[in-house]
Amino acid sequence: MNTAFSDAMRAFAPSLPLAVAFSGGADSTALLVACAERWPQQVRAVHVHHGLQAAADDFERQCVSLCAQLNVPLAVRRVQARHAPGDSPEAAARQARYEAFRAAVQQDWAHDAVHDIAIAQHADDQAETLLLALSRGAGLPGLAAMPARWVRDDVTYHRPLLGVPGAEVRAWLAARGVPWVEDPTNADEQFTRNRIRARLLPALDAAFPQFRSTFARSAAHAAQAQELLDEVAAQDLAQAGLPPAIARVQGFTRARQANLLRHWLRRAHGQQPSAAQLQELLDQVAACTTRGHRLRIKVGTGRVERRGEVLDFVPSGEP
Ligand SMILES: Nc1ncnc2c1ncn2[C@@H]1O[C@H](COP(=O)(O)OP(=O)(O)OP(=O)(O)O)[C@@H](O)[C@H]1O
Repeated sequence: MNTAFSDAMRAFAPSLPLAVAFSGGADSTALLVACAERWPQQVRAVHVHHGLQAAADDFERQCVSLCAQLNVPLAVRRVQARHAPGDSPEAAARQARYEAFRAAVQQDWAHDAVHDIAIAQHADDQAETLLLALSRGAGLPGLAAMPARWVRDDVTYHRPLLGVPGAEVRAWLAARGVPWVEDPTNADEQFTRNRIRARLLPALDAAFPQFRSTFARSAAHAAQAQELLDEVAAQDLAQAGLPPAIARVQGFTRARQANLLRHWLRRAHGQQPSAAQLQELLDQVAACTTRGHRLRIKVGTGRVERRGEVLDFVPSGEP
């Protein structure tokens, strides 16, 4: 019974002390309880109070109460995530959450040497992420879905439950009799992710009972292919120069140019060109064969221009 959850926890080997990102919901409650049982005195919890919804205070109360019961030190971080027009509120909240995690590690536990944080996404979340990516026409980085482990700002993040079906996480928790708070927005089918969870996952379960592990395999293939593309892009960019020389870029095949330019814009300027912008940029690079040829194209939050022999990214608002 519940072997997937217990097996995943047994296989989890973070550095200690470990912090758990604790929302008060079922998944992170299960993860926190399991970690606190396994590594007594070595676990911390961080809760981000979003102030986005009326229920935020209930979440915080629940976190304070469970951590007191488990004898786990809790850091509560308050954020007010404002999203720029056109950006999704969930993306802004996620960004604010990671900044809060970093602040907890660097400020609340500065003397505690916490370098690892575990978050509680499971196999259903992974399948939803992949379906969400498909629904948006994502490329390989989106299809790679969520990694089980990654490093950001000197913090190592872990998702130890990524292979465990959501129902097994809840069943493990229910068997312990530990309470959790249900996020009221999870039932709101205005959000695509919630529609996927409520309508698609049950249909997939009925048609392809193994979909969680086969989807995860596809995501892993995509992640591996993307790693390779990043390596190739880094080599090609080193050859093209920074900023990239137009003539050198033209020396690559169109697919490699696309890979190189996407990489340059993302890594050097934090920009994600749309598919249409990238095609336009590639067309203009191909047409750029005379000294006087001008190149100017909107990309992300700015534009790419020709400056002499090289491509230049100019943020919006700059002449
Ligand atoms: N407000 C928060 N404070 C701290 N950690 C959070 C918060 N919200 C989410 N997390 C972490 O990020 C993970 C994914 O968040 P998401 O909102 O997608 O999860 P969820 O399915 O609602 O999970 P849970 O049941 O644990 O809330 C959570 O499992 C938790 O580890």
